[in-house]
Amino acid sequence: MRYGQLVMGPAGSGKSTYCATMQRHGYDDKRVIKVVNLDPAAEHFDYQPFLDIRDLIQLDDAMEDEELRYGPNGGLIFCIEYLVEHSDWLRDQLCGVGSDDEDDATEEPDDDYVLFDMPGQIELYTHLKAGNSLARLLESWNFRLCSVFLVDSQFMIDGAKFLSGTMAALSVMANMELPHVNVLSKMDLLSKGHRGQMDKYLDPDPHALLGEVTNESAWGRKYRKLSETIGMLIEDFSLVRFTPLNINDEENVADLLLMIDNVIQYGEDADVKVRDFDPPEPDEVEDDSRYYGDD
Ligand SMILES: Nc1nc2c(ncn2[C@@H]2O[C@H](COP(=O)(O)OP(=O)(O)OP(=O)(O)O)[C@@H](O)[C@H]2O)c(=O)[nH]1
Ligand SMILES: [Mg+2]
Repeated sequence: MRYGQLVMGPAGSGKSTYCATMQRHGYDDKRVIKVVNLDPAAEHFDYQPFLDIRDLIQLDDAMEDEELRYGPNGGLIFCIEYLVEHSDWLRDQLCGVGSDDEDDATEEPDDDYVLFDMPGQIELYTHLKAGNSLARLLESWNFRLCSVFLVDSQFMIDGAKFLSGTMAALSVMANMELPHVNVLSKMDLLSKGHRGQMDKYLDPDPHALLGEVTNESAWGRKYRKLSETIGMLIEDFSLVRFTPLNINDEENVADLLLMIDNVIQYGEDADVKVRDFDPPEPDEVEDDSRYYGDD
């Protein structure tokens, strides 16, 4: 069994920084966390990539191709679709060259742990097939996966933005069909005042938040009922929870990693692990509700 996190989120939300932070944290903990760069447009990241999509295809290939003539955004999507279509390349790199049966996968070390640093093209995860196809491929190679969806905390400090961030997170959950953890990134950049305000977004009362939205604008007034209903849906089904991340706070980083480890049942057999809550039973993994909080 292998373990993986698909690190997703809008452009600039901190995905590559998250991967670098987790890899560094793992290193300090004497734990190997590999990072795969799946962003063909990436120019700079602070981690040592175990694998790089640019060895398969470059964004320029899609943009400069006489026939394709993609712009940067369409080009990125093309690159991920190309990766999925040429999955042999990815499998050979991840699982060892020439391993075309599933038995080979089981020969991997128990604790193979890989973060996939995805591009910031959010439509890949919200409604296009490519993100989902990639997840299914990895699962077929014995990866136990978790979606990690990052949203920049600075965009989550008012009701309207909270609502759209929440809806984006919901789309990703529905489209990826994976256990899912939402992360509010860049907490270190929030002012003290905003940090105080933040608390109510971490355990949100959609009624109160959307009350804010509806007072603000003509749109809000007109669609008050709609906003309230969405709010109730989110609340009643405990659909969306966010976990804050301040990358400068080691304890915060460790807690988040432990939480995701529990979701994918990493280190189940390790007896030294201290847990904050019981890991899910294998047959409960499908029951996503527990990951979003069901109180
Ligand atoms: N202070 C602070 N800056 C951050 C944090 N995370 C990311 N940044 C900064 O935000 C910018 C974007 O971060 P990236 O990690 O490249 O974001 P990304 O989601 O990988 O971006 P794309 O791949 O372009 O979609 C960089 O300047 C980072 O240094 C954080 O937790 N704290
Ligand atoms: Mg990046």
